Amino acid sequence: MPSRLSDAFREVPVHLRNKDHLDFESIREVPDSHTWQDVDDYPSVDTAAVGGVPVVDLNDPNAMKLVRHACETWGVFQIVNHGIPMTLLQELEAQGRRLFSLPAEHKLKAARLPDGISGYGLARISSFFPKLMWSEGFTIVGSPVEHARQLWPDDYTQFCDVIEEYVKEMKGLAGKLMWLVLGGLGITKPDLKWAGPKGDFKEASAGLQLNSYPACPDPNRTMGLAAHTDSTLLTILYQNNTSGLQVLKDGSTGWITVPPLPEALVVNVGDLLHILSNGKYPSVFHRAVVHQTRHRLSAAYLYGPPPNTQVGPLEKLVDLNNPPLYKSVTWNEYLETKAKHFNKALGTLRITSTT
Ligand SMILES: C=C1C[C@]23C[C@@]1(O)CC[C@H]2[C@@]12CCC[C@@](C)(C(=O)O1)[C@H]2[C@@H]3C(=O)O
Ligand SMILES: O=C(O)CCC(=O)C(=O)O
Ligand SMILES: [Fe+2]
Repeated sequence: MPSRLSDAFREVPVHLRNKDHLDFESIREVPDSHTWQDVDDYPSVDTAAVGGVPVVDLNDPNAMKLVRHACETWGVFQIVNHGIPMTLLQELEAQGRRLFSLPAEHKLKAARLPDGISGYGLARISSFFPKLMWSEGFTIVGSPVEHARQLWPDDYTQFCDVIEEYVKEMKGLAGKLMWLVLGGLGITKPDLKWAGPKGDFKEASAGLQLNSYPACPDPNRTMGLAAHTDSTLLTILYQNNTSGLQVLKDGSTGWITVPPLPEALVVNVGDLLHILSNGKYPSVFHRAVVHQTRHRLSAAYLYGPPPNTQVGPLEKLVDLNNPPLYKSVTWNEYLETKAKHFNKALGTLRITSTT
């Protein structure tokens, strides 16, 4: 019988006593609650046939062109020479391991509240699926201190220091990436007021999602994180050396693995960039599958516009021949739409042509 957390809930507030939190460490077989029928909804694609997800060297003088091409055709690419120190990536991974290896009942002390954003919990998209996913997550929006204190009352600063440094570095990188991505569309600093007077996206909003995918006795019958697009402008993903991230390329027939490359980061186009680009850049469908013997960790830096900023198709990209395809929306409004309609959220903002 798979072991569940029943005894551990004694210390946990009533609203957090969720029997769906599996103790992945001790489980030896996939329970029915986590058994998926349709993992192979599309076949896996041999990357040799499609060329694989593009890798862009940010020091390449042609980086902008390469990024544009990657955004138009894939909605995802990997970057190298991004300037994020390897030591910081390793420290982030170490803190992720430290967090997820805590006993299950201990992690639940920092559980995300039912109407909260930050904290430990199941994938929030779980409610859209009949079966649960083989993963745990920890979401950080704003300061990590409160939740870190719940996890490590006497030693929460090392976690917070690493997160703070990582988020600072990611913010700088995301700003640079935004100009590469927008530059490819012919957009310059005066075209985007909300990038701020210096064009440094100082007021941008962001979150960090740490994901843990424990080794799974039957990886072909369960799902790490089900297929979705991110609601962001951009997502910058660090994955450890275990593969699992897969993407659907527009027009391709199946799941394509994004191989972990040492020192590379993955960049996804999110739904808000799809809207901003008036549909020129697709937001990429992606999912995470799990491994039989290896524990996979990832960290998604979720980057969006400043609070209350309306994001709609950029004026420069709209004319009589190119009417706006989407209504404008703030990130918060879009997150609410996403929480209701999930993968149909973009469609609800689509402007239908009357001609
Ligand atoms: C800012 C956010 C984007 C996100 C919802 C959230 O409030 C925090 C977690 C993010 C995440 C990470 C995993 C996939 C995803 C779809 C989810 O369920 O939670 C994204 C959300 C998103 O991009 O819509
Ligand atoms: O773990 C991964 O590779 C994907 C994570 C992801 O898609 C997310 O956090 O939004
Ligand atoms: Fe994602």
